[in-house]
Amino acid sequence: MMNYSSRPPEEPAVHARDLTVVRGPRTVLRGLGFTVPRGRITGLLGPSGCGKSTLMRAVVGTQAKVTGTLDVLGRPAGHPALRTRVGYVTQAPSVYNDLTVRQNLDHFAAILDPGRASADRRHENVTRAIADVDLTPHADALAGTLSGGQRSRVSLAVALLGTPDLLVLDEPTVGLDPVLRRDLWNLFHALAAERGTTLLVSSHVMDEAERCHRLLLMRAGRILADDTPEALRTRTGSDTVEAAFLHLVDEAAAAGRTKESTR
Ligand SMILES: Nc1ncnc2c1ncn2[C@@H]1O[C@H](COP(=O)(O)OP(=O)(O)OP(=O)(O)O)[C@@H](O)[C@H]1O
Repeated sequence: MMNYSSRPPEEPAVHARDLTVVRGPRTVLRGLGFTVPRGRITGLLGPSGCGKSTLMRAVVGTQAKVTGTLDVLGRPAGHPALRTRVGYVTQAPSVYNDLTVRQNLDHFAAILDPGRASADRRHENVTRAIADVDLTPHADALAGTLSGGQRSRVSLAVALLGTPDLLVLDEPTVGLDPVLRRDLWNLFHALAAERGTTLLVSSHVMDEAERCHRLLLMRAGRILADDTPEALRTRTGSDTVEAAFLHLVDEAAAAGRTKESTR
């Protein structure tokens, strides 16, 4: 039997080859190949509808009709052993409005780590997760009375409860003011640097790309680029990742036209 724990540390957190996903009548992801390095922040960027959420759902194992290879932390995506090792925050905050922040966290902590014997550890984990997302002053407030941004941070705290090795965050900064956005990005960097957490973070705001160690740029179900922000800017002769993205889009469109005209 393969011993996953003895694998070299440089093995990527996520490895995809020829990854294809069909949703309804449409092929939403087409033959993608990419890796997500461990302990780094990888940004998944692209316009609305390009397939970011679908890719994330495939990585966490909740997406149907996935073909090709998709390995996560050395196991096939969705493997039961990954349940406590992968944290996932969707775009819709999943919190109970009629419970306080702490009660929400207590509830999920009891599912993750049940039993009386773990009560002290659960309490510590809940207190830490609330502090991680800067909600300590609101720990006893009903979730229903919080702002949208605060509620999404409760969801993030739930994902942090199990100290996951891989954190998959679907547009975590949507609707947040600039100060909260900066604070969240600081938290992401602290998680990567201090806990070695791998983060896969989607966004359609290109200035957030500059805050990532690596980028997967997507368009229409395909990966346009898999590189560092700096390498992308240099390769395309652009000042910003946004300009680099537009350059790559134009390049792909021109290549598509050439293919058509030589048929
Ligand atoms: N159940 C479904 N049946 C058919 N097509 C779907 C279904 N769900 C999503 N799609 C299509 O799949 C494509 C990718 O959707 P996805 O939600 O992954 O995009 P996204 O990049 O995350 O978009 P956004 O940034 O707006 O959240 C879209 O074009 C969408 O219309």
